[in-house]
Amino acid sequence: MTARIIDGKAFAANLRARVATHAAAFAAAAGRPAGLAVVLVGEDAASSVYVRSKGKATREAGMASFEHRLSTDVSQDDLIARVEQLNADPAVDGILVQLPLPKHLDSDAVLLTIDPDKDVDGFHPVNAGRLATGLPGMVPCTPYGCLLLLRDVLGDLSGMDAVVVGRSNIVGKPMAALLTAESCTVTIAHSRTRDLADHVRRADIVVAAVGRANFVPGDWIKPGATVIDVGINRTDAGLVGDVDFASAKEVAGAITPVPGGVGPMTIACLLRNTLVAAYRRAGIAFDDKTL
Ligand SMILES: NC(=O)C1=CN([C@@H]2O[C@H](COP(=O)(O)OP(=O)(O)OC[C@H]3O[C@@H](n4cnc5c(N)ncnc54)[C@H](OP(=O)(O)O)[C@@H]3O)[C@@H](O)[C@H]2O)C=CC1
Ligand SMILES: Nc1nc(=O)c2c([nH]1)NC[C@@H]1CN(c3ccc(C(=O)N[C@@H](CCC(=O)O)C(=O)O)cc3)C=[N+]21
Repeated sequence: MTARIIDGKAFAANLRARVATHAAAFAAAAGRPAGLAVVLVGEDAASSVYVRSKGKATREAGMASFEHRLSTDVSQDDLIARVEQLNADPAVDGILVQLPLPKHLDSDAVLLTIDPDKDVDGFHPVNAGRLATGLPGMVPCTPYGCLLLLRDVLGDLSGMDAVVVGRSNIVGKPMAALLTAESCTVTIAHSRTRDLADHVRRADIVVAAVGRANFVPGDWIKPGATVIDVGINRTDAGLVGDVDFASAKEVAGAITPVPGGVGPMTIACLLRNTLVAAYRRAGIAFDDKTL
């Protein structure tokens, strides 16, 4: 059996087009476009590429993009002052501080400064708490993008066994919270997990967010399972995921490729969250379940 390859790039393009339609309606109703501010500290090449492509995608969706590039040696106080300025700016609906930050900066303190209602990454503890308790908030883009792909492939997820490998605050934990809310039975695995292969072998849904190239081999995958590969690893062989794609695609029912899987969904969901934030801030009704 050869797996269905989940086309995240095409799904993301479709989502972006739908966001653009709603963004035009928002601009007409509110008298201004929705706006996303991205703060980049330093000159990291990979981060620079992400920030540029986020800006381009934002403008293509009919939203305003505000790029704030700060020098590598910016002080904690100056970075926090910049975030506070964006909190107060009525043209800014969403604020994203590109991670990781240089080592001398305290990213937890910076994330705590972002107004939770403008926190389009969903990284603020208030939004993590809202997600954990089922209140409306901002859901982290990467896990939400994974959920949209899973719903597209599987429909109703209730009762399914899911394993999330990785427990970071930005991917693993919110992914597990979303799958729990979908009534999956969720196992969260991490570096101290015993018998990881056995856990993965029981799963109908596997989400890999480990940060190690080709870490999950095909012989851990239950035949027919749906595999979502969040990993982005730069190797001599190019960009690869956390799942060994060549062996896993022979057993899985469906699998995301890297590139072209989860990555494009992250950016599309960032635009989606910016639009949702804009509608909420403007006090205009919008059914965010349609996106
Ligand atoms: N496609 C996209 O849009 C995005 C992709 N990414 C990519 O996803 C991957 C994960 O990112 P992120 O969550 O931030 O990474 P982190 O490094 O923050 O977390 C990695 C997790 O994997 C666990 N882990 C590490 N080694 C093992 C092991 N041997 N066995 C089991 N678990 C292990 C860690 O466990 P422990 O907690 O015990 O240390 C940790 O919970 C990276 O490749 C990153 O580049 C990230 C964000 C967006
Ligand atoms: N505050 C913050 N929010 C983030 O969401 C955030 C961040 N910081 N720091 C870095 C990670 C990583 N991330 C990715 C986004 C898109 C792709 C993506 O589009 N990837 C393409 C390939 C891109 C390429 O070729 O390099 C793909 O998988 O097809 C990947 C990774 C967002 N992150």
